[in-house]
Amino acid sequence: MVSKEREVAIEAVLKACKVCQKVFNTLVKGETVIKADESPVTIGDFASQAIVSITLKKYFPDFKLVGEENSQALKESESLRKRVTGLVNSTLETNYSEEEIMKAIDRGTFEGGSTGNFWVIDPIDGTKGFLRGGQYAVCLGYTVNGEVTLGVLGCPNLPCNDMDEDGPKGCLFIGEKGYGAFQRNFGSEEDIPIHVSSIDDSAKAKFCESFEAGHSSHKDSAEIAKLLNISLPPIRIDSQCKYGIIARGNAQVYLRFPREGYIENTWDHAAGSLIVKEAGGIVCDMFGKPLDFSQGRKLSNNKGVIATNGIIHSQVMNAIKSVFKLNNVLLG
Ligand SMILES: Nc1ncnc2c1ncn2[C@@H]1O[C@H](COP(=O)(O)O)[C@@H](OP(=O)(O)O)[C@H]1O
Ligand SMILES: [Mg+2]
Repeated sequence: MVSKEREVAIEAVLKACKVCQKVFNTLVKGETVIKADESPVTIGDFASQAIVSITLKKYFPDFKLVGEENSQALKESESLRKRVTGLVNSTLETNYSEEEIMKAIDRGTFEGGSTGNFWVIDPIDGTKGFLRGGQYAVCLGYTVNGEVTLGVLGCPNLPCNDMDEDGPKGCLFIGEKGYGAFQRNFGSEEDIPIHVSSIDDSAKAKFCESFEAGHSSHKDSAEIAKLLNISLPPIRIDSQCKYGIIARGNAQVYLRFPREGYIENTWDHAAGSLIVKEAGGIVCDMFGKPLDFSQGRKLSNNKGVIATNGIIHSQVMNAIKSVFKLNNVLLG
């Protein structure tokens, strides 16, 4: 059974990916002088969130949305407002006013929580990767009573086949609670079932982590990898594409150890974590607690994120425990 939410989420994410690619091709590549408040990523973020919001509204007029962006910067800058409005209209072939675009973006100010149904959008996750021409993702989740039940990731720059940089790029990952996980390549209508890797020997495993050392301690993950006898170098890529590559078996472990005090945003993990779970993997925080999406806009009950293929999960958690004990971090 395919839910209406799933088809709408796919439509919204594909259209948002289209605007992100347009922004990259015309602005990141083409623009040499960029005003600080009008960076391509800012323009892309707003246009992507507006497109997702407009698409959701078309099918679910009363939808609620937890989104990364709000329209404040557009209210303050006429030229930013004009550029975002122009981009949205040219991508959707519509004629929305600036006010309608800002209203669509501001649907994303919902606080989330533990009751009711709402969507969660990260319009461009991996903004740094986007600007580098590397990996980024449009990430849309759907939450029912504090639990993610649907996740769609749009990954325009991710190789479709394994990590083959020379082959076709651009794919969606789709996960729906109880129905498994799938990959759909851009331009195709076929949903290919995906599953986590069956590797059971941690020495043969590959792990992935943030490209940005500021987002996750590369030092701690290197120590953990050493304890697990992982010899292959880490796959360092931006965004929730990491969840996608765990879900389809290109890597077995995703480690995320942010600096002390950092609390993750729900939109950075909602869609991806469900896709890994539906592909047969396990996702939790560094203490082994499930990610708790019922706490509003932040994962305030969690610290760090670990995703594995499930089979080597306890080995990974044991290695994490011993490394953080060695480093005198209090484990719960
Ligand atoms: N100090 C920090 N520690 C952990 N994550 C951070 C961070 N600063 C920003 N982030 C989040 O990390 C996300 C990118 O994740 P990754 O490192 O896996 O690519 C960013 O999403 P955006 O790019 O949407 O802002 C941002 O929300
Ligand atoms: Mg993000």
